[in-house]
Amino acid sequence: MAMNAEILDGRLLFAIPKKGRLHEKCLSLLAGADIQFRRPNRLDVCVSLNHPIALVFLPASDIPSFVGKGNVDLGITGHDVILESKMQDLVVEQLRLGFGKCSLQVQVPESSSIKTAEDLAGKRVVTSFEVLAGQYFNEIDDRLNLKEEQKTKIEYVGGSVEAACSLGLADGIVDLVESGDTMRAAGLHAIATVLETEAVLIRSTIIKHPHLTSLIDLITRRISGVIAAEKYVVCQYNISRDKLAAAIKVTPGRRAPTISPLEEENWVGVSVMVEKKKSATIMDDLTDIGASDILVFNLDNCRV
Ligand SMILES: Nc1ncnc2c1ncn2[C@@H]1O[C@H](COP(=O)(O)OP(=O)(O)OP(=O)(O)O)[C@@H](O)[C@H]1O
Ligand SMILES: O=P(O)(O)OC[C@H]1O[C@H](OP(=O)(O)OP(=O)(O)O)[C@H](O)[C@@H]1O
Repeated sequence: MAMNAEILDGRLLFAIPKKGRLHEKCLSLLAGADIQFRRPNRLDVCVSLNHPIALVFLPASDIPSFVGKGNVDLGITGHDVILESKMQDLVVEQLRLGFGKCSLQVQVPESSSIKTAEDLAGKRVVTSFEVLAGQYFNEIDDRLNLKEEQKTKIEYVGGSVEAACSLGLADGIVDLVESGDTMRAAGLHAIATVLETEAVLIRSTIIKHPHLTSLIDLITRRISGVIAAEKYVVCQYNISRDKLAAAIKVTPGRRAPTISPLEEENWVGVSVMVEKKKSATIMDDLTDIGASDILVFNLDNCRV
C-alpha cells in the first residue's frame, strides 16, 4: 500500500539508518522508547502506531544532510558521518548513544617503511572519508610545506577500502576500526587516529514545526533512559553498620545509596546503581568487606 503525503502532516519525521552497523541497535532503541510501528513491505517511510511520529529509513550517510536541511526533524547516525558530510553546523547532537563506537584511523601495510602520518604525507591514500582524510592530510601537508604537486593524493572508494594497499592502489588508507579484525586480516596496522566516533541522536537547527519541540524532548528523554538502563544495574546487599562506610566507598551510587534499617539490630540493606561492566568486581569487593545477600538486577528502563 502506498503512503499518502497527508498521513505525514504534523508528524515528527525521525530518520533511522536503513541498514548497516547502526540499524539493529536503532530498532532496539525505538522498542525501548516504546515508539511502535509496522513497516510493511520494507517501505522506507512508516507512521508510528502510538505517537505523532513518522520513521524514515535512510542510508546512515544521508541522514546528516536530511536533518541539517530540515527535511527530517530528528535522526540517528554516526558522529563521523556528520563531519564527513560537513553538516556539524546545521545539526545539534542531542545525545551520544554509546554504540557504533569505532575510530577512523590511518593504516599502512605492516611491512611498510611508513611509520607515521607525516611519512605518508605526499603519497597515495584511499578512503571512503575523503573530507575528513583530506582535512587531516591538508594540515600535515601545510605543516611540512609541501608544494601543490607534492601534496597527499586522496582517492575515494565506496567500500572494501582495506584492499587498496594490497592491490597496489595506495600507500595507506583511512578507514574505521572497531575490533581491528578487518585491518589485521588485510595485513595493515594503524599509525594515527583521525577521529573517535559513536552513534548520536541529532536534531535539526531548522525548527519547521515549533509544536514538535516537546516531542523531540520526550523522545530524547526516553532514549536517554534506555541507554542508562543498559549501562547500569541495581545492586542490593545487607551489611552491618560498622562496615557500611567501607561498603559505600565501593558503591557510592549515582547520587547516594538508599540505606534502609533491617529488623536485625545493627544491620542495614543497601540499594544502589552501579555500572554493569563493573558489577562483578564490585560484588567481589563487597564480599571481601563482609556484605551478604548481594543481589544484582538488570533494569528494563529508567529515568536518571
Ligand atoms: N566496525 C564498526 N563498528 C562500529 N561502528 C561502525 C563500524 N563500522 C561503521 N560503524 C558506524 O556505522 C556508520 C555506518 O557504517 P556502515 O558500514 O553501516 O555504513 P552503511 O551506510 O550501511 O554503508 P554500507 O553498508 O553501504 O557500507 C559508520 O559511519 C560508523 O559511524
Ligand atoms: O575493526 P573491525 O571490527 O573489523 O571493523 C571495521 C570494519 O567495519 C566497517 O566495515 P563493515 O564491516 O561495516 O563493511 P563495509 O566495508 O561494507 O562498510 C569498516 O569499514 C571496517 O571495514
